[in-house]
Amino acid sequence: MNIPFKKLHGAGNDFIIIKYDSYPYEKKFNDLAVKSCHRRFGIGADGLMIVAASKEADFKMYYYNSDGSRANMCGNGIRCFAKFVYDEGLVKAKNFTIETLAGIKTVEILEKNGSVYAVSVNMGKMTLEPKKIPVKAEGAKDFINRTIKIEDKEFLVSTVLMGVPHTVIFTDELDMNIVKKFGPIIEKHGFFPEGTNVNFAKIVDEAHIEVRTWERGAGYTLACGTGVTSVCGVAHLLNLAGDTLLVSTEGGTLKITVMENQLMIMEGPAEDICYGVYVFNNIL
Ligand SMILES: N[C@@H](CCC[C@H](N)C(=O)O)C(=O)O
Repeated sequence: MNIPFKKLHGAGNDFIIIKYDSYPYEKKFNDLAVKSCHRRFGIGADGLMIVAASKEADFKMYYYNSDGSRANMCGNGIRCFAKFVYDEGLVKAKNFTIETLAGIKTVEILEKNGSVYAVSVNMGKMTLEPKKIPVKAEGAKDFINRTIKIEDKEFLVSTVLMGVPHTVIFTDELDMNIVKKFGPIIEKHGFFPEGTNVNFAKIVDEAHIEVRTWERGAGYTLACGTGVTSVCGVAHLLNLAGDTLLVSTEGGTLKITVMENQLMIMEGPAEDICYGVYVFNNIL
């Protein structure tokens, strides 16, 4: 089957985007994600998004990780999704809404000299309630500053829901050996019945944080939008950082603003990589 696609990235977090009409088989989207995201046998990407019609918003976004699991939300992905629908002429306005499994998000296209240079997204509020995240924390009102022991190492973790579950670990030094060794172990730790994304964060100063994320369902990625937003939310909550933050990831910089009402606004890049036709066969 021949499926037209575009590939975009947001700070190095890369995505394949297709229209629902090109492949209207919802039950098989996870299979399509596994195969098309494969970096040897497919196009290669961290995730797959499908653009569909919505009854409640201007568009509906389906998001799948490269391992085929569906996720409620993707911060870098939604910016790429917004640029895609705008560039394709599917929407004329620069402000519009996108339905996700984490609710309806409002996006704004930021354009200079006729081309999109960034997208701003109202990410909503972070949720601390253990049941909603979900995280096992009997009777507790949150899962902030808890200790997880793995082998001989202890991690001080805070877990929140920013559309998807995120665990934040502040550290003085970002060590990729630690990220890649303990990220996958914490992702599947018994505390988290649906798994968790894992963010290691170094506070540079109150306006600047560096983050490395191990993503649930995709492994280490060059940036994670919901992850960066969660890190800023937790840093703000613990009085470790201010309201306006620049966050460096390996793939680029995102700007996060924590509003007075605790809503979080994320601004960051969305860039085209290529477009073409994916020749989808079912052999991997
Ligand atoms: N890359 C994303 C998050 C994608 C979903 C995540 N891996 C999950 O399963 O929770 C982002 O930019 O937010």
